[in-house]
Amino acid sequence: MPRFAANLTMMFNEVPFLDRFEAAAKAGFTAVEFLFPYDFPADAIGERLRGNGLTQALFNLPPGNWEAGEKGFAALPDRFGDLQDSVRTALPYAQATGVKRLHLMAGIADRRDPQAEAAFTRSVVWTAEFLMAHGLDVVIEPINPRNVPGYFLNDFNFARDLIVELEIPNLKLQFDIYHCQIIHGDVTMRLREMMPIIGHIQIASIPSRHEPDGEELNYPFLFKELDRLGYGGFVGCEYNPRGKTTDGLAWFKPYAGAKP
Ligand SMILES: O=C(O)C(=O)[C@@H](O)CO
Ligand SMILES: [Mg+2]
Repeated sequence: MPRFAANLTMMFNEVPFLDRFEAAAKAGFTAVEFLFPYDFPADAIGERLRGNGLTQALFNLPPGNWEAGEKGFAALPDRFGDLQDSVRTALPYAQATGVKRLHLMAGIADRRDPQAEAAFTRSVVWTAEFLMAHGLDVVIEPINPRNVPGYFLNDFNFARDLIVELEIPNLKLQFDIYHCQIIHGDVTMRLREMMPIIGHIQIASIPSRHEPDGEELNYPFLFKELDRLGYGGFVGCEYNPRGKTTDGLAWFKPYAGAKP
């Protein structure tokens, strides 16, 4: 049975961020993820996790000025220093939460630009090697160009080839099924092929990015497929609830309280 992580950036927005941990636990989640914890003290987040018996599945490294449109630095040749600073900023949050993987965002850059590609490779290698010493994995996530126009990492095959070529044991793929369906389709075959390098999975309905309970994909089939493939990681619920979060959790009822 997949182990679902509530995404606290998108779900349980009915209450302030630090109260979403309790709301997720009450709804039956045993794990959470979110985009960024950096507006809050690391210890406050650690306390909410422990107080509610939750595991932190994932969060992102600092992306730069999100409101101004920055989406990370990894592929930006002149931002390597910012990238290094962002990894050091995240470290105390990783230690306070006990998370085992961090998402390294690529940034807005042209994937056909050899300098951007070289910068991305350099950043991925540096980050993976730095975090390996702290027992952490790094995940990279292809994102569809409709949601984030101009995002460097917009192709699952490119991400797979880089991970396979670099052979760094703590470098893995963040397989967001929502993005995969929009970019390529053929989700099941890609899950089967890429399973050995997948470090985290995320879900949402397509095309509306709501609860995984209808529209373009048959999620109950995909959840069984993840079990069949022996996936032991987390499945992040990175969706915008259609209404009140708890009103949209009928899909989750069979899985509530799942332990690894
Ligand atoms: O947009 C997504 O999909 C994510 O997983 C985010 O972490 C990146 O914005
Ligand atoms: Mg995602």
